[in-house]
Amino acid sequence: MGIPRLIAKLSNLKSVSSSTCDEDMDINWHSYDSWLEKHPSALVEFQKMIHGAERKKIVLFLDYDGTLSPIVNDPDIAFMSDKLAVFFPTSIITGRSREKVYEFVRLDNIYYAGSHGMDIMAPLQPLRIKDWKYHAKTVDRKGNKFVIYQPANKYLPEINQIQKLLKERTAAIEGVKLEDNKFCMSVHFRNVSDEDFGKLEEEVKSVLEDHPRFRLTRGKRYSRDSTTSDIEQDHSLRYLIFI
Ligand SMILES: O=P(O)(O)OC[C@H]1O[C@H](O[C@H]2O[C@H](CO)[C@@H](O)[C@H](O)[C@H]2O)[C@H](O)[C@@H](O)[C@@H]1O
Repeated sequence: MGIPRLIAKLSNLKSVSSSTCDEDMDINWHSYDSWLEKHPSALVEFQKMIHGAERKKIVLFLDYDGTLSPIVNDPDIAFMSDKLAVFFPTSIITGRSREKVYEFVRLDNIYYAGSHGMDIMAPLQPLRIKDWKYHAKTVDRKGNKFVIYQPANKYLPEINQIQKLLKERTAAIEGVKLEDNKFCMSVHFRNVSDEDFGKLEEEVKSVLEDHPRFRLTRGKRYSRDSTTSDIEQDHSLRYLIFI
C-alpha cells in the first residue's frame, strides 16, 4: 500500500471509529502519531513540502498495486491507466517481480524496485555506486542500458524450493493463486472460500516452519513470504535516494 493511501486510510479510520479499530486492528496510535509528526502527509503539508523542495530535485516513490493501478480480482491484469504520465523522475517500488511490473508499465527512464525492494533496476547513467557487489549491468531488447541490484540473490535456491512446496501443498485448495515474485511469493486467497481459508493458512505456515529465515506477512487478500533480512522497502528507498 502506498504511504499516502496508508495515511488516508489510517486518518479516516481514526476519525470514524477509533476505539473499534484500535481493538480490531491492534493499531498503536501513539507510535503512529509520533511517526506522523516526523512524516506528515504531503497533501496536508503541501505548501511546506513545496517550500522545502525549492532548488531540490523532486523524486516520487510509488507503489504499483492499489496506487498506480486499481485493485482487481486477477493479479495478472492489474494494468496502469494510459493517462498516467511521468512528470518527475519516478521510482516504482512493488511486491511484484521487477520483470512483471516493467511489462505492465513499459517506461524506460524510471527506476523499478521489484520483490519489495530486493530487485532494483536503474537506468545506466553516472551513478554513485562504489561497491558493485550484487550489481550487474544489462541491456534490454531496445538497447537501453540498466544497472540491476539484487542483494538477496543467494536466497534464490531456497526461495525456489519454498515455491515448489507451496505449489504442491496448496494444489487441492480451490481458488488459490500463487504468484512468483522472484525474491518472494504471493499466495492470493481473494477467490478462496472462508471454509478453506484456515486450511490454506495452515499449509503455508507449515511450509515456512522448515525455513526459519523466511517470514509470512499479509497484504490485501494475499500473503507473502520473503527473507528475514532487512533488504526491503525502507532499504530500497535509501538505495534509490543514494544512487
Ligand atoms: O507492493 P505492491 O505493488 O502494492 O504489491 C503488493 C501485491 O500486489 C498485488 O496484489 C494486489 O493486487 C492484485 C491485483 O489488483 C489483487 O488481486 C490482490 O488481491 C492484491 O493483494 C500482487 O499480485 C502481489 O504479488 C503483490 O505482492
